[in-house]
Amino acid sequence: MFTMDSKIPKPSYLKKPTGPMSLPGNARLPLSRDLLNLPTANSTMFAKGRAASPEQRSNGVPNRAKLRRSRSTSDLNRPDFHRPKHVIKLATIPSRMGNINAATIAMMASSELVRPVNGDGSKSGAHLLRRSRSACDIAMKSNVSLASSTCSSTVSVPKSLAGMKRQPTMAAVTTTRAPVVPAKVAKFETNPARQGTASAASSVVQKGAATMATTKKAVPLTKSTVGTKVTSAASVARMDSANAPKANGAAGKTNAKTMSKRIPPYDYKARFANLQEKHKALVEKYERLQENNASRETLLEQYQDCVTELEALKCQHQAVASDLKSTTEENRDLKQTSAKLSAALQESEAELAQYREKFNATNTENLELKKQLRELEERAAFLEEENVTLQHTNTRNAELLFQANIERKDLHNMVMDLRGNIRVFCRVRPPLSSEAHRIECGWKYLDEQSLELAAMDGTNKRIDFSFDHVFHSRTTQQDIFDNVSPLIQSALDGYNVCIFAYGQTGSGKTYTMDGVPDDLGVIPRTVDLIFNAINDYKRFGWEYEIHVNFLEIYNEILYDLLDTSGTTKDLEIRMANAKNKTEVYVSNIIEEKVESTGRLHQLMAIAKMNRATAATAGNERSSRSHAVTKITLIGTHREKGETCVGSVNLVDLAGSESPKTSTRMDETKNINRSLSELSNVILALVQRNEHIPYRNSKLTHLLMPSLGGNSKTLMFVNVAPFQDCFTETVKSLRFASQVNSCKMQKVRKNKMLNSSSII
Ligand SMILES: Nc1ncnc2c1ncn2[C@@H]1O[C@H](COP(=O)(O)OP(=O)(O)OP(=O)(O)O)[C@@H](O)[C@H]1O
Repeated sequence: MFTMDSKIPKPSYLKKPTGPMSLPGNARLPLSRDLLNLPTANSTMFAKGRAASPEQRSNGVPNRAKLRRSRSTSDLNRPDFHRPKHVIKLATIPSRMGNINAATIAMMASSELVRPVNGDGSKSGAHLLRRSRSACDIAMKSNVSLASSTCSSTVSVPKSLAGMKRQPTMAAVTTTRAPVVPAKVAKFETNPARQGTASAASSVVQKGAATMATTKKAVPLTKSTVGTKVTSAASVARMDSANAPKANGAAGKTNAKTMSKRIPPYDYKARFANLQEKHKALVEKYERLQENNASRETLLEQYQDCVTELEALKCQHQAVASDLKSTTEENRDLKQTSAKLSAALQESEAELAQYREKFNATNTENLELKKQLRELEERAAFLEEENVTLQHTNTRNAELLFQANIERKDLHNMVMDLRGNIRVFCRVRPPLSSEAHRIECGWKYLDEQSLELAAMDGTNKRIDFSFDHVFHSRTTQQDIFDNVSPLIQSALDGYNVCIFAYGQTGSGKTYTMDGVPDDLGVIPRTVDLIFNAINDYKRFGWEYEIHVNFLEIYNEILYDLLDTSGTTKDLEIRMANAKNKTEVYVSNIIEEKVESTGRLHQLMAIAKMNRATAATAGNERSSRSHAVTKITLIGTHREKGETCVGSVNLVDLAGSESPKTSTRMDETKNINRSLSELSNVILALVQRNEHIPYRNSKLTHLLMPSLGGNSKTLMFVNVAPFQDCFTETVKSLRFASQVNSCKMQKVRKNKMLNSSSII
C-alpha cells in the first residue's frame, strides 16, 4: 500500500527536481499517495466516505495510518473540519498548480522524487502529508473554478502575464493562466465529472475566439493574428487533450500496478524497477511539459503580439473614439443647423404661401386690369376716332368762329361808327360831405343824353346840353365802365382808342379815371378787362402782348412817370415813318411788357406817386399836369398769320382853373392853354378843317393818332354840382357839346404796324 513515510533510503541519483519543477517558498507538491486518493469518479465521493484500501478489502483489518490518512482526506468534506493554521491556502495558488497532472504528481510522490519541504528544508511530518493530500484535494476541486477563472482572466491580467513570460517556476506558471486554460480542460477530459468543466472551458475558448472575431468586426484586426490566436488556443487544447490520456494512462497503469501488485517493502529491486518506470514516466511527462511550456511561450509571444496589437487597436480605438466624438459633435451641430434650416424652411414655406396668395390675388387683379385695359383700349380707339371727327369739327368751328369774330369786329366797329368816333359822356359829381354848405346848381336830367342846368343865383338861367350819355351824381363807377368797355373791345380789335377826362379842377376827373381804392375807375377796370379779354381771345387763336408806358405833361414838358432814377431825360414827341404822318412816338420813354394784372397795377401806383399834385381852390390835391397812360395791345394769330395792334390812351387832364382863383399863374396858364388847344383840335376835327393844329401843344401833339383818323375817342366832361362853379361848368359843357356834335371820318384798323410807330 501507500508508504509515503517509508524509511527506504533514496537512490543517490534521485534528486529533488529543480528548475522549472521546483516550488517556490513553502509551496510543496502533493505526494503521490495523496494524489492516489483523489476521487476519480466524482466529487461526491468525498461526501460518501472514504474508499476502502486493498488491505481493508482483503482482510478487513484497517491500517491505523491509512485510516488516519483516509479520515484526514474525508475530513475535508466534513463541516466540522478545521484546517491547520500553518497550512498554505491552496485556493490562492494560481491555476498553474492545477496544471500538474494528478498522475504525474502521484508518480513523483510514489517515487519520492518530490517531497514536501518546509521552509527550513526539513521534511514534513505526517500532518504535513495529510495537509498535502487535503490541499491536493482542494486543488483538484479548485481546478473546476480555476478553469473558469483562468478563462475569465485571460484578458484582464495581460501585464502579469508579460512579466512572467519566461519563468518556469511554479509561481510563474500559475500566473500564466490564459494559455493554460485549454490544457487544463484537456486534463480533466477523462474525468466525467470534469468534462462539464472542460466543455465549459472549450466554450470559453470558443467564446474567446468569438470575442476576437467580434473584435475583428469592431476593430480592424489582422486576420492572421486572430486566426493564430484561435488556432493556438485550439492547438494547446488539442495538445493537452492528447497528453492527458497518456498521463492519465500512465498514472492509471501505476495505480493499477500498485493496486494489483503490492511490492513488499523489502523488495528493493522491484521497488527500484518500479521507481525506474515511474522515473521514466516522469521524464516523459517532463519532456511533454517542456514541449507544452515551449508552446506556451509561443503562445505568450503571440499573446504579447496580441497585446501590442491590442495597444495599437486601443490607439486606433481612441482615434476612432476621438473621431466619433468630433463626428458626434459635428453631427449635433449639423442637427442644430438642420433644425434651424428646417425652421427657416417652414418660415420660407409660409412666406412662400403668402406670396403665392398675393400672386394669385395679383394675378386675378392683373387679369381684371387686362380686361379693363382691353375695354379702355377699345374705348380709346373709339374716342380716338371720335376725337378725329371732333377735331375736324373743331377746326371747322374755329374757322367759323374766326370768321364770326371778324364779322363781330366789323359790326362792333360799325356800331362805334354809328355812335360817332368821338363820343362825349357828361358826369356830374356828387357833393362831398364836407361840401354840404355849398350851393348846388339846378340839375335836371331830361333823359340819358341830355340835361338842363339851372343857375341858382336868382337869374333863373337854364341851359340844355346833349351828350352821348349823361351820368348823374349817383351813377356808379361800374355803370360808367359798362359804357366804356365797348371801346376797350375796339382796342383789342386793333383800333386806337383815346379816353380822357376834361373838366374844371375838382370836378371829379381823377375819380372817374383812376377812382379810389374802394371804387376803381376806368383805367384799372380797363386793365382787368384787357387781361380777361386776351384769355378769351386765346380760344380764337389770338395771342396778345401788352406794353405800357406812363407819361406826364407838366408846363408843356414831358416826364416819364416810370422813371424813378431822379434824372431828367429828354423826352421828345417824334413822328413815325409812316405814310399818313399821324403816327407818333416818344423817345427815351420806358415801356414795359406786362404779363399780369398785378404788375400793371403796380406800375400804375408808381406812376401815380410820381405825378405832380398840389392844392387848388377847388381841390385840396389837384392834378396839375396831364397824365397819359398808354396801353399797347399786340395780337397775333399764328394760324392765320395775322397781327393786329391796338392802343388805349387813358388821359387824366389837368383841371382848368380860373385865373382869378389860381395861385400858380404860369401853371394855370399852361394848363388852360393846352386845354384850349385841345378844344381847338377837336373843333377842327368836328368842323373838318384841313388843318388840324395838333402841334400847338404837347397834349394835342401826343394825342394826334387818337384824336383823328384811325381812332375812337371818348371824352368825359366832368362837372361839379355847385353854383360857384356854374360859369366853368357851362364852359366845359358847351365845349363838350361842341365835340359831341362833330362828325369824324370812318376809322380804319391798324395792320402790321411797328409798335414804335404807334401812339
Ligand atoms: N362821382 C363821385 N363820387 C364821389 N366823390 C367824387 C366823385 N367825383 C369826385 N369826387 C370827389 O371829389 C373830389 C375831387 O375830385 P377829383 O380829384 O377827381 O377832381 P379833379 O377833377 O381830378 O380835380 P383836379 O383837376 O384838381 O385834379 C375828390 O375828393 C373826389 O373823391
